Amino acid sequence: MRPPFDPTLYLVTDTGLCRPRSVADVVRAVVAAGVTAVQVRDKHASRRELLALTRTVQAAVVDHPGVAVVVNDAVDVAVLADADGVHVGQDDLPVEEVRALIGADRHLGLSVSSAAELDAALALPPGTVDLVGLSPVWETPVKPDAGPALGPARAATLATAARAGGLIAVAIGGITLDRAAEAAATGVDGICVVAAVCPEADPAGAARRLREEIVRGRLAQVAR
Ligand SMILES: Cc1ncc(COP(=O)(O)OP(=O)(O)O)c(N)n1
Ligand SMILES: Cc1nc(C(=O)O)sc1CCOP(=O)(O)O
Ligand SMILES: [Mg+2]
Repeated sequence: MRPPFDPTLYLVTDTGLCRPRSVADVVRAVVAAGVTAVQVRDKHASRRELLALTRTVQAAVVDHPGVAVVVNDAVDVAVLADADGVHVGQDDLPVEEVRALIGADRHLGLSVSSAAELDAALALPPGTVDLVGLSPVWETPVKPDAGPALGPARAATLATAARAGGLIAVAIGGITLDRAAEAAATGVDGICVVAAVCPEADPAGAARRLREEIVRGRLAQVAR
């Protein structure tokens, strides 16, 4: 049985942007302030370093059992750390093979940047993928190699189709505090952020303000 996954405010960590604080210190602060899921992402870490980093993040959320810890890219690290899940992109390991490696009890996320990629995800055997990251909604310096920006209107169309097909949909890419309500109003289940939280002087305050913007965006969507 897959444990429940709350994607409302999904933090993707960036070790460099958290400095001089540790990733774990930032995560500890924000899970007490409304971050509902954490993805450990460090494109510069060795597998050994990523495993150690993941364990520090797991320890940081130990008082928040509803907060899932997901590992970016590294399926081996996710399994070794007994993480709640893994997130892969279109150029990472194929999701059907990732599912076979992680078993039925872990969460699997996949990046989706077009209707064709979403259709392929929806055509997979049920239970292969749990979540799609609609990416990037806006351009972002954190991932300069991401494809062209979808924009909120296309993200909304993809979110509707993904959710109709039983997948969790999250928006990622360029979501600042100023854009959080607009991102939430696309109808996604949650928003993912890196730079809106990691480098902030008060990451907990940033998380609280993002949660307020998510509420505002969801209300605006309902009122339409
Ligand atoms: C939730 C979520 N969505 C998309 C991504 C991007 O994944 P990917 O395309 O594999 O790029 P990298 O993050 O590996 O650089 C993500 N990490 N999380
Ligand atoms: C990890 C990641 N993946 C993306 C994609 O488009 O696939 S954008 C991204 C980073 C998002 O950082 P920020 O919230 O600071 O814009
Ligand atoms: Mg990847």
